[in-house]
Amino acid sequence: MGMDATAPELDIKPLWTRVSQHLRREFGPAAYKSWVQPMVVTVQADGAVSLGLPTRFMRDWVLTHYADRIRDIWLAADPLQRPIGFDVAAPDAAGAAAPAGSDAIATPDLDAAEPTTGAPAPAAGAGRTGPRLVPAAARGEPDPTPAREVVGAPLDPRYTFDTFVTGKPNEFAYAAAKRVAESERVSFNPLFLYGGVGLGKTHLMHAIAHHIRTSDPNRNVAYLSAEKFMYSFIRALRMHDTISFKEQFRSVDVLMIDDVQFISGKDSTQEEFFHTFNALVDQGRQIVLSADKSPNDLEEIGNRLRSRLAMGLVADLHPTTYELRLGILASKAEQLGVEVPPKVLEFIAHKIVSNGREVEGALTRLVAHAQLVGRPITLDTTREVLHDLLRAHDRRITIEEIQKKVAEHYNIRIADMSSARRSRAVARPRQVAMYLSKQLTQRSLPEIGRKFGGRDHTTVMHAVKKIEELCGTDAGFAEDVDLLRRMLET
Ligand SMILES: Nc1ncnc2c1ncn2[C@@H]1O[C@H](COP(=O)(O)OP(=O)(O)OP(=O)(O)O)[C@@H](O)[C@H]1O
Repeated sequence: MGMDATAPELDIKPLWTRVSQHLRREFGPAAYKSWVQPMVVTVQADGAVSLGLPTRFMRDWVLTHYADRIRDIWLAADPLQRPIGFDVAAPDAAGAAAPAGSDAIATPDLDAAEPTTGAPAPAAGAGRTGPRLVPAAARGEPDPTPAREVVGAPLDPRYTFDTFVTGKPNEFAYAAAKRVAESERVSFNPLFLYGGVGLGKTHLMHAIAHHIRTSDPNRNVAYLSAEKFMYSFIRALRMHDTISFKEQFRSVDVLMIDDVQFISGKDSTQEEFFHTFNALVDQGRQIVLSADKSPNDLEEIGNRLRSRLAMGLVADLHPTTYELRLGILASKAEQLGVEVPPKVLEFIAHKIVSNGREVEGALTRLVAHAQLVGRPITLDTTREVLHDLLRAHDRRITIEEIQKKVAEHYNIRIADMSSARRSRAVARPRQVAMYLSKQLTQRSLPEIGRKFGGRDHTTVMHAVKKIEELCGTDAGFAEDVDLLRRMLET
């Protein structure tokens, strides 16, 4: 996704416009509007470029989620290769974040000129493994919906109690979720569901919401991701409309927030969440939350909020067992309406030992392959179609091994896999290592990010996309990556 090869542009304004267009295409209109458009660009005396954001919170968010990509795109476009930094610039009287007295350039409002056809915003949970059948919005991820409509976030129709397979690892969480969904009175407040990636938290949350909406359509159920809650809150702050933001959340009967770990460390959102939470509890409304960790293990959550989160019922989803995986596979095969030989289901459940999402991804791939090539599903075709997944499980390649091999191959220091250095000579091999980690291990994007110096999952996602793109356009590069993969797999 390189920049167009037009005449070099030295003037910062048209250059920034081009970069902005690229960013909007890549991040999608919602993320562009929330995070890029508020930026004001200034060139410093030493030639460096500063991107100013109106608040520290926004600057920090952009730094962790978008800075790497913005830098890459900027450097690909700027013939002078000026370094860019991210700063806080107090808003001026016109509402733009321009430092007084400088030649500040505002970021264009591309929505005024272009229809909103951009790709969806990179978001929590994006980059899940396996074919993605659920639209982003259905998972409560950020989309261009205005804050006021958050309360009606759509649910995935497949995620009901009926389709949730229970077993030892999840029977407690399931029973608690059912109790909350079926009681007319508030049961445990909040119900806090937690567990590792792909173990069915979102599925259970949607099931609760479906059940309540069907059994009592008068009850107002708000289901959204914590990231979306945050987006809406920041947007309301920007629009000076926090009152209706508060009203909207405080008028719900059941508030359900998925992936609350996203709120940790975001002080102002945490504070707002805490107030909303208290107001709802005081009014006797039900709250259901999910996270990847227990309240006690959520880092950077204030003590007040932590104890509030833990005061209801905390139920965890444990890693899957063979029996549970087999049950999930059988249920998904039935939903897909395909006959899969029991031997094949057993084989997958035995070989793919991670989570519900992984086994589902494997099955979907298998079924899609069988339908496309018109061949029956057998053990042999399964081995063939899933060879990469199976190999990753057999060999258990570690991220450390990948980092070492890639660093050797490109002749850089292993330490640079985790360092903050951003020069291309280091950044590209790091992206290759992230890409191979995604391909060859069962690690989630956040887990991979952590192994690369605590980077965010969106950085890993961008790396994966970038390397896929480069492999598609540059045969030499693709060969290189393939060689590395083969070296690691043998
Ligand atoms: N017990 C189960 N029964 C049926 N399907 C399941 C079960 N556990 C997981 N799945 C399926 O696995 C996939 C991933 O589950 P889900 O999105 O709910 O995981 P999650 O815990 O929310 O993960 P994340 O932390 O990544 O958001 C979904 O398609 C879901 O239907």
